[in-house]
Amino acid sequence: MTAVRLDGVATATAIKNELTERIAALKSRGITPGLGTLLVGDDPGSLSYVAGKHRDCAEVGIESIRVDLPATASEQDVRDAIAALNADPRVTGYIVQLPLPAGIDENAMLELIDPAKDADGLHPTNLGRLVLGVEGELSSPLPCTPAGIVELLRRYDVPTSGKHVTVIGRGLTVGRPLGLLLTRKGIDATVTLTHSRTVDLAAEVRRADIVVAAVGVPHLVKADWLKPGAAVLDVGVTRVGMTESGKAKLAGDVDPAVAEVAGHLSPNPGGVGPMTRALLLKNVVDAAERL
Ligand SMILES: Nc1nc2c(c(=O)[nH]1)N[C@@H](CN(C=O)c1ccc(C(=O)N[C@@H](CCC(=O)O)C(=O)O)cc1)CN2
Repeated sequence: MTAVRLDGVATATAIKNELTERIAALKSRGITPGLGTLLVGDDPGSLSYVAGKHRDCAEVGIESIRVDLPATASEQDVRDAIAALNADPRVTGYIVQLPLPAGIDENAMLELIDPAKDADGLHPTNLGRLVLGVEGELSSPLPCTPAGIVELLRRYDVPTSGKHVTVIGRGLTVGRPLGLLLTRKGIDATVTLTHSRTVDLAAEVRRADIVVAAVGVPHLVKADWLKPGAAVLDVGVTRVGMTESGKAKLAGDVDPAVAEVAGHLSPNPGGVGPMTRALLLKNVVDAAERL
């Protein structure tokens, strides 16, 4: 078997095309959506992700406002930058790029974001609405990677209802909210959320119809762990060196041999990452439409 490729680049392009019409409609009402980003420090991955978010905004006609603080910034500097983004009328939605440098309390910073401007769906009010099951197209933003994963499955007609999903990793941006989203009415998956203390990870993966690997361990998920035909979403990424041309060499969480056993497989790069960025744009447009 050679798995069907879950093409995140093509799907993200389709979503961006859909958004341009909504952005034009907003502008005709005098509303220009604007995404703010707050980056603290110089982590190469975060620098590249933030740069990508600004490129995406330019592509679809969303204004973008970039705030960068040095790695030496204090927690008070970060609080001040968040307060300024909350007050900036050009910013209709914004994100605080994670992870923040050691010593800055991430949860405390996320709580300072105005929930109406939370483009990542990571403010406790918006995560709370996910727990409560508040639904509807414009209800509240969903975290971008979980929403991107569900959208990728939906657009490739991979069924979720009654299916068993094993999620590897319980992080804030992927695993934890994804478990909640997949068990929503209408998606209706049964979810096993695994983590570093899970006793027999291979066995948990083997019973899954859909596997989501979001742990940051290169090539952790092996072909012989899989139920033949399972859909596999490779989310985690590790920088494992440099190419001769000076570009970062990336490794996903899924062994390439999985393509011979899986029914569907998202490439990494080119799978869930571009979907994360596209769903961020959607959150920004949704927030501007709520104004
Ligand atoms: N505030 C947030 N911080 C972080 C989030 C998040 O959703 N909100 N998620 C990740 C990083 N992330 C978004 O910020 C992200 C990761 C990957 C990609 C992406 O497009 N990846 C490309 C490869 C890019 C490369 O060459 O490095 C791909 O998969 O094709 C976009 C965004 C942690 N922090």
